Amino acid sequence: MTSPPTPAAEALRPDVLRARRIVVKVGSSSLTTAVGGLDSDRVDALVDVLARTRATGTEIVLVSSGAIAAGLAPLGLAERPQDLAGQQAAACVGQGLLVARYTASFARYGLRVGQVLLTADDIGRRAQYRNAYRALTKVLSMGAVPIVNENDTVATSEIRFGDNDRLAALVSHLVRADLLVLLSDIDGLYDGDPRRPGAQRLKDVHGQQDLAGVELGGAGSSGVGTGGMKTKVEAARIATGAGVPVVLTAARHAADALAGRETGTLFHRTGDRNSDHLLWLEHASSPRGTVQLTADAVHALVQGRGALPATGVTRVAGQFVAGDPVELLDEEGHVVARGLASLAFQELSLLRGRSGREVVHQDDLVLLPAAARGGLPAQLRREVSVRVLPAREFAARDAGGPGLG
Ligand SMILES: Nc1ncnc2c1ncn2[C@@H]1O[C@H](COP(=O)(O)OP(=O)(O)O)[C@@H](O)[C@H]1O
Ligand SMILES: N[C@@H](CCC(=O)OP(=O)(O)O)C(=O)O
Repeated sequence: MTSPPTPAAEALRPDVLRARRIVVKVGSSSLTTAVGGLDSDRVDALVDVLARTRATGTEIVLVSSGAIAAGLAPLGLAERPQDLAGQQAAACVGQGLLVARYTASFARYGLRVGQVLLTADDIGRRAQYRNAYRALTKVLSMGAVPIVNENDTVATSEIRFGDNDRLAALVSHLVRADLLVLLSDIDGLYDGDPRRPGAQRLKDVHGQQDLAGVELGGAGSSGVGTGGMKTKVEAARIATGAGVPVVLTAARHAADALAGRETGTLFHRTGDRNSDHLLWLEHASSPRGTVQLTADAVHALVQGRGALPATGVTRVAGQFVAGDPVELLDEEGHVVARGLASLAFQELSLLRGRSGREVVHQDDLVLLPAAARGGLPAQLRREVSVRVLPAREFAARDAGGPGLG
């Protein structure tokens, strides 16, 4: 008689098991409903999982949506306001309720929480970015759980991240997380509308090539979610490009996801942590001006031929000082790169077209993905998409604090 086959040991995800610092983002649709507001049971269920993970010594940064949705019912609103002021008012009421609920819920495990409200401006400048890094890591080192949200009550359209998926990706980069977990009302990325019969869940995404043909739709039917799958996939692109793998799954599978079980979709890392400061420049910095270049200068830039001299500049706009991020434009006005200006606006305006002075150092420059630059000749676009620029430490300039990378 033969004995029954032993079930194979379940393969756990090494990226998750190794993670000592995890950013977990939870969407409004997993915590609230448009009619009922905040759902305490769902908050408690999430906190149970996070507290258990925290008890193993893994640090958790929670990026929680839900402020606007939590404020709807208490203000007698039946749906999310369309206007900015209405959203600000709802968030103003809802954020307090949200954090009060988290505070009570984490307290059941003897854990303290700290509220961190950010606008894009808070991390768009390098000094603020480093300040946010210091504050968050200090909270973590003191054993508390930072709960991050966009500062919706004061955020205007100009300084808005717009969605918390992107915010979570930037925070995972900011705190140098080992893993980003995106929790939603859907258990992963599907190749098309998940309500469509036959839609298939992708278990692994190794890069943009795996997303060919995948249809990314807007928010689901919860009535409180906002970005849908587009913002989650974009967040995964930012995080994985910075060396942070991403698990996307449903909030009800959070325990499995954090235990490393094969739930949802795993976006594998595509980039390297060493390029952190360039990632800040590309994704988090707020450009203070634009510098338009000749075709020859763009060509040299793309090929990485040394410094960018002022002779290659045709136009300058904005108000920037040396060290500020600026956008570099081609002749048609398409953005080809971001860099840190070596010269102030006034100086560059005088020197443009006639001086060999350096405008942006080659190591302070990041070429933007080909998709953002329809205007470049096809051959150049190919060169740009495969080229990785060398990273230079900012240690000298930022003496006294952690660098960005
Ligand atoms: N390709 C896709 N795969 C999975 N979900 C998708 C896809 N396209 C659109 N969606 C929708 O995205 C929704 C999740 O986004 P959203 O409503 O913004 O939630 P959250 O509040 O968690 O951010 C899902 O409910 C789903 O209906
Ligand atoms: N900052 C907003 C959430 C914005 C957002 O991205 O929402 P979601 O799509 O539910 O993650 C809030 O707290 O209501």
